[in-house]
Amino acid sequence: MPTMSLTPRSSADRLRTARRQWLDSGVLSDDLLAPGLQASWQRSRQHGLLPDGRAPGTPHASAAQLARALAHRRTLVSHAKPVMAFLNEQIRDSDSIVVLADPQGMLLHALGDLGFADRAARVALRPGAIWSEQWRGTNAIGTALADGATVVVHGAEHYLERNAFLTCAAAPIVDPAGQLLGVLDISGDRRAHHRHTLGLVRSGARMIEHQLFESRHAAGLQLRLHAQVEGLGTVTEGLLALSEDGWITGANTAALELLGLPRSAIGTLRLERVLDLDMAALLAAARPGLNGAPRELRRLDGSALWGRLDVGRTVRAGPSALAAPRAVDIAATPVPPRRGAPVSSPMDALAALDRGDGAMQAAIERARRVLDKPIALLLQGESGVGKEVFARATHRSGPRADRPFVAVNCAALPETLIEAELFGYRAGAYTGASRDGAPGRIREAHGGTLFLDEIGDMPLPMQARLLRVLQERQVVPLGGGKPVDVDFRLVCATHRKLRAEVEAGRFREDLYYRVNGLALTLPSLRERGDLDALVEAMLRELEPGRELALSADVAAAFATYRWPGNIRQLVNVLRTACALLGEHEHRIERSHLPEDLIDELVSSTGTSLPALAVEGGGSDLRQQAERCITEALRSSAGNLSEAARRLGISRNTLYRKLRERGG
Ligand SMILES: Nc1ncnc2c1ncn2[C@@H]1O[C@H](COP(=O)(O)OP(=O)(O)OP(=O)(O)O)[C@@H](O)[C@H]1O
Repeated sequence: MPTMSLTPRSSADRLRTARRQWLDSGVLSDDLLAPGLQASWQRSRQHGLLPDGRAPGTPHASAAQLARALAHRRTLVSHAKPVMAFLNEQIRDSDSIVVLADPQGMLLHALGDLGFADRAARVALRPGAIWSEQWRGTNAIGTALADGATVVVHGAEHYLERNAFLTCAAAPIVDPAGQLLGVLDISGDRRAHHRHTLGLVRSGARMIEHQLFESRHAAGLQLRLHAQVEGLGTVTEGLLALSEDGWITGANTAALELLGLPRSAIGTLRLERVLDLDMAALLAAARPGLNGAPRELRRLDGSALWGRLDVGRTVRAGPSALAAPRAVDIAATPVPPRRGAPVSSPMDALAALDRGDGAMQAAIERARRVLDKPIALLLQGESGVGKEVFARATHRSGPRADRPFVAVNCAALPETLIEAELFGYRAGAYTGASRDGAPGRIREAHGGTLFLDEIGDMPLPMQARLLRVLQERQVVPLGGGKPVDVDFRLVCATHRKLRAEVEAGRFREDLYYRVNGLALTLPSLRERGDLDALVEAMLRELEPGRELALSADVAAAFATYRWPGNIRQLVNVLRTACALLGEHEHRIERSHLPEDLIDELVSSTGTSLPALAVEGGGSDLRQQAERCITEALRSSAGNLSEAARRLGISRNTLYRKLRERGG
């Protein structure tokens, strides 16, 4: 990843002159600032910021928004925290703090020198504040995000004068699939500037990327790379994730740098297009669960580097895996020209949702056709069928993949709040509004995708406002102000029949046509023909490397169950089952299922619990169920409602069970 030197030749004098010129005439002589800094100052001005002014309506996330961002980025945050603590040790007593921000520049976590943290808090260098260039002008976090590069911004290089007491270094953090996840930053008092800080922050970002990679790909095929053999297995190594038929499915920044590859190589290139090796021979020698031996590899230009292939437990055995290559062998096919993110690579997010069901395949195929077109997508389907997951996949597979994906649940907030949340508000626009105002989720989605979940629940007055935004592609914050241009791809979802909502007068017809560029109905789980493959994939994801499976009895019960909660319910059931499995158990039996599901399986299949227990493993389970019922009745002194509650089943079901056993 490139490092941007903003002002290699910057001196206090030159910066002062530049700032004067900038304030007086709004133009800059070329030799005053490094090109990167000049471009960033220009962007800052285009955002309407004045160097000597207070940023207008600088946003600060509400506690709920911060909590949501933390939940959304929990994997990043959990891997970043130990690294941040380590960095904090290195900069102890240096008037500095370590900060983690998300791709929108929202600070997620900060820790460091208490004295400095106080001053930093005064310029809002604290969790919830947003440090994108749009709101704070040139600053290490925002500029690293804008340029996708490691950046130092020192003193008066900051666009806003009130930030000139800071010196900051920031490095982007990228996930194994090449997605920008956030930024790691060290900010301190300008006088405490230390030239090693940039190296420190860059190493910290690499450590986090390494951890993220290991946690995601340990169960699969990983090729470790380093210029020196001793470097293999250290946090400085390059890492590639490979599919069993040789596609590069993941890479860390170090690997991309070692191989001279762009991020777009991930998911679109086979290893043999990068290294001079016989993938088949390499894999044939591999054994699941074993690390390979270091070996010298050659790039296509003949230069050497060291590599080691580690084979995770989920990889099928070597030769047999290779005997069945994927249907398309693209080794001899030229890499398709790429605009933005891959629209049709074999490993993209939409393709990953295809587990073999025809209706899903049709939905994926149709969505793919409009990925790069300004056509609003309307996702319909029962609750829990994966509409949000599908929406995210269209974003990740489309040309806006490296821009924000902003999700708003129209049913989750009261009308007044959702209006502010969506359209933003100016400072003091309404009682309880944050003093600084907020840009609103529509503006946050600028350049990316806006996902409006439960659009069918949007109150009518807001539907009118939304319609205006969609027609004019401009948003006016609550409390007035200048309209701001917005450009986003719209994806909406609803579990209601939107056409029927229109007919009932609860949804505007004109808005219906706007949001319904292409409507796709995702199948309910009971309609899907790929339940087995879905379960298999989910178990692999929940317990990587454990090779879990359903017993024949549970698989049969699952196949006939109605799954009212769809995939959401299935994920929860499997998660519970995994938690109840013993360390050495690999087969999910009825006894590993949550009680209420056993109960529902009984009612939905019309079989009694004892009968199911007999099918499910003999009389043990039946006796156990009988004992549970007796115990619940005893401990609740015969109160049936209380006993049913303790058993986690409905009162009616308990009545029925008692009748069945003649009780
Ligand atoms: N293909 C999938 N593989 C694994 N998990 C999935 C898949 N699709 C959905 N899920 C999981 O199922 C749950 C529900 O998914 P999601 O929120 O996308 O459904 P939804 O249709 O938007 O639901 P609602 O209408 O209630 O908002 C989530 O926990 C999600 O992670």
